[in-house]
Parts: sequence; C-alpha cells; structure tokens
Amino acid sequence: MKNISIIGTGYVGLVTGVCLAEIGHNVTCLDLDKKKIELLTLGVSPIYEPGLDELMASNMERGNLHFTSDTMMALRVADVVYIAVGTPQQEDGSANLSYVFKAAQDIGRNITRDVVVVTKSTVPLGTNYKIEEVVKAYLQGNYRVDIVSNPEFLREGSAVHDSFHGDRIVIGADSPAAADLIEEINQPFGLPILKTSISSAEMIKYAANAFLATKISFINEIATLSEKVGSDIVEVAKGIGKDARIGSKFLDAGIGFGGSCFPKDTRALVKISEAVDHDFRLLKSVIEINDRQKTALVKKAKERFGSLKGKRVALLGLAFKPNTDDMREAASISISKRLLEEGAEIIAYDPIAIENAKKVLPPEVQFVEQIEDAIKKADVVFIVTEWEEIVNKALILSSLFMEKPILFDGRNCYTEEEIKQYPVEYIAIGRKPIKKTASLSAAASY
Ligand SMILES: NC(=O)c1ccc[n+]([C@@H]2O[C@H](COP(=O)([O-])OP(=O)(O)OC[C@H]3O[C@@H](n4cnc5c(N)ncnc54)[C@H](O)[C@@H]3O)[C@@H](O)[C@H]2O)c1
Ligand SMILES: O=c1ccn([C@@H]2O[C@H](COP(=O)(O)OP(=O)(O)O[C@H]3O[C@H](CO)[C@@H](O)[C@H](O)[C@H]3O)[C@@H](O)[C@H]2O)c(=O)[nH]1
Repeated sequence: MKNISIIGTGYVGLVTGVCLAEIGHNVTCLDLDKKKIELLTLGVSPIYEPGLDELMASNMERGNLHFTSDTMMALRVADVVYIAVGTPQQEDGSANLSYVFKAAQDIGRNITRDVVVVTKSTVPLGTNYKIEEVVKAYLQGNYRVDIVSNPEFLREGSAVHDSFHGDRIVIGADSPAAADLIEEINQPFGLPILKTSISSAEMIKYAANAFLATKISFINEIATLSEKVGSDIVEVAKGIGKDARIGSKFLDAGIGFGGSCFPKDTRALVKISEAVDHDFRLLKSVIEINDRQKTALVKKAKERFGSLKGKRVALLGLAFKPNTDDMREAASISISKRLLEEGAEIIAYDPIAIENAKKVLPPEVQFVEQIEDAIKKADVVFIVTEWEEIVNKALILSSLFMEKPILFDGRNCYTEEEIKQYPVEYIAIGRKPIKKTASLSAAASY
C-alpha cells in the first residue's frame, strides 16, 4: 500500500483516485474547488459516471479514500503525487499548461520526503521535463524527485470499467526505480504494462487520440460519399471492420466527435507539430471534417424543408456521448446555434445532462424533463446523442405523437428493419433516406 495524493479531482483525478483506493492504496484527492471537495466529502460525486458512486462510498467507508482542499495536508506525507489537473485548449489551439505548472509548484513547496511525480494530465512533448524543473525549483528541502508520464486512456461513461479492463497502462520514465514503483502500484489492475521513455509516453497519448479521431473522420467522409453514390455506411463499416487490420471499433459514422479530449488534443497536436516545423495536414483535415460533420443534420433538414424558420426541433441527447453529463464540445452546442440562426425553435431533452446543458446552450433553448414532451411539441426530431432511452423511444414516439413524423438520426441508431416497422420519414448519416408519410394514431395507447 502506498500513500498517493492526486492533484485535481476532475474526471481523471477522481476516477483514478477511487480506482487506486479500490486496489488497496491510501489515496488523498486534492482540489482547489472547495464546493467540489465539500460534495465529495459528503460522498456525492460531482460527475455522472456509472459505477463510480458505489466504489467511492465503499472506499470512503474503508478509510482509504480522502478528499481535501488543503494543499499542504494533501502533499505532506505522499510517497507518490499524481498530477491530474486540466490542460484545456487555449485560443490558438495549444494546451494551457498553467494548471500543470501551478500543481508542480505546489508539489515542490509542500513535499517533506522523496517523491515520484506521476503526470496523468495530457501534456505536450517535453512538458514532463519542465514539470521536473518546476518541482525542483520550489523544493524546500533536499528531496529526490522522479517524474513519470502515465497517460490516461479512460473513456467517459465507462471510466470505471476502463480502469479495470483497459488495453494497457503506459509508464514513461527515465528512472527505472520510479518506473518499477508505478508498475508495482498498478499491478493489481492486472492490465498489460508498457514501459517507455517519457517522450514516447507523451506521444502515445496524443497519437492514440489523433488516430481514433482520424478513424471517425475517415468513416464520416466515406459516409458523405456513400450518400452521393447510394451505398449504406452501416454496411460499409461492417464490411471493412471485419478486416482485422482495420478493426470494427470507432467506425460509427455520425455527427462527429466531441468531448473533453479529441477536439482539444487533435488541435494541440497540430500546434505541437507546428512548433517543430511540421505541417500535420492529415490531422488538420480530420479536424476540418469534424467541424463540418457537427452540423450535418441541420444541413440535411434545410435541404428537406427549404427553410427551418419556425420549425420546432426536438433535440434528443445533449451530452457529448451517452452515459455522461459532460457537455464539453458536445455536438448539441453547434447544432443549437445553427438551428437558432436558421430561425428554428429548440426543445431539448437529455436523460442526465440537462443541468449542465443549461449552462452552455443558448438561452433560447427550451428544456423538457421527459422525452415524450419534446417529441409531442416537435415538427422535427433530431437524435444527437444515442442514450439507450432515446434509441428505445425516439422512433416509436415520433410515429405516435407527430402529425408528420420525421426523424433526423445523427448516430445511425436503427437498422433498416426497425425503421420499416414505423411510419416515420427517416434521414440518417451515410444512408439512403426512407420516406414515409402515413402516421399512427395510437398515441393514446402509449
Ligand atoms: N476527461 C477525460 O475523459 C480524460 C481522459 C484522459 C485524459 N484526460 C486528461 O486528464 C486531464 C484532466 O482532465 P479532466 O477532464 O479530469 O479535467 P477537469 O477539468 O474535469 O478537472 C481538473 C480539476 O483540477 C482542479 N485543479 C486545477 N489546478 C489545481 C491545483 N493546483 N490543485 C488542486 N486542484 C486543481 C480543478 O479545480 C478541476 O476540478 C487533462 O489533461 C485531460 O486531457 C482526460
Ligand atoms: O465510432 C465512433 C466512436 C466515437 N465517436 C464520437 O467520438 C467522441 C469521443 O468518444 P469516446 O472516445 O468514446 O469518448 P471519450 O470519453 O472522449 O474518450 C476518448 O478521449 C479520452 C480522453 O483523452 C481517452 O482517454 C479515450 O481513450 C478516448 O476514447 C464522442 O463524441 C463519440 O460520439 C464517433 O463519432 N464514432
């Protein structure tokens, strides 16, 4: 058992802290946000993440998971300090490292013994060496400091599962002893461990995200082409995915990637490339394609109706993906803005993310608490995020409640067989539109 302190109790810090406690370490999670810490101390998670609350509660009860906003208390007796603060995008696209360097200063000022500093935050090439310099510059005693780059690969919505079932743990270090210590700490997760240099670990994180983003933009380009030539992207993705060299994952065409990582990390990698005089044209195209893709549903609706002025659009699914309440770079944001520009009205629904959505969607957007209320009021339905509830209900409710049911599906949620069962006009991504005009009058029986 090690005494581990984690700086930054956001998504990554909290999930990492809870999971390290679960495998037996004594973990203290530190955050400067006092409200967050107050909630956490009461056992309330500030984020929605399946399985997290239960693990948090049991580890707090066992006494090996603590929360504090007192930097000195958190860092004084730590053997290992994880940095898990945000590295948000700056205006020029590069990563903002001010939180990371502030955390490094805090470590230098407050440690009272030798420590290994582990960087979980996604940071540009060379940052770990700068972190080491900053920590050492602020040391108050003659302590040994080693740096380890240990990038995080969890996905929101399945973060706890990913921590215990991920594909690998990457440990980048110059000091073999520090690498061994972090390996020992992570051993109980039972995942393959890959030891690398610090620079390779930093690059692995950006390269992984850039590659996955590329896969998505690639399939979205094939989807656009499929629409023009009459092929079906779902069949095409299945067909190419069967090739083990390609793989079937991350081939879901739709309205593009959002979230707290792909958009910012692809832009940051373009800036990292520019700094060493490399024009990463492929990645720039990936970003450009994604920007276009986000508003593909609005374009399709405009083509279908001519004008969207006065049309009431049910926007179903607001979070950037299902099973999270995270609204960072969610497609619903770009779509709402475009719809309002076109003069449409928006009735928005999400099973979990409504409170967060209210903070970032334009004030004109109306929110409803039930999916039924969104669809009943709508002329047009947009599926933006494929929550299970939305997939289960959108097609049937549109056919029951709408006079002229028309559904624009940004996530290709249904098979052709499913669509055929309902009298709904259906327009998706990379597939042939299905036109139907009949309506069911069975709303009362729902
Ligand atoms: N969110 C993800 O799914 C994910 C996955 C993999 C990697 N990452 C990377 O992990 C890092 C963290 O991402 P996140 O989404 O968890 O961030 P976040 O913005 O949700 O949380 C960061 C937290 O750090 C706190 N903080 C900042 N400076 C601090 C300091 N000096 N002391 C104490 N607390 C401090 C903030 O108050 C905030 O609560 C980023 O670099 C991100 O790219 C994120
Ligand atoms: O075939 C696909 C797969 C995903 N997406 C979209 O891509 C975005 C990101 O999805 P996902 O990767 O599942 O979620 P994140 O939580 O953002 O996780 C990514 O970003 C994290 C932060 O760096 C990494 O740790 C993870 O490994 C990486 O998958 C979402 O908008 C999805 O809708 C698609 O459009 N098509």
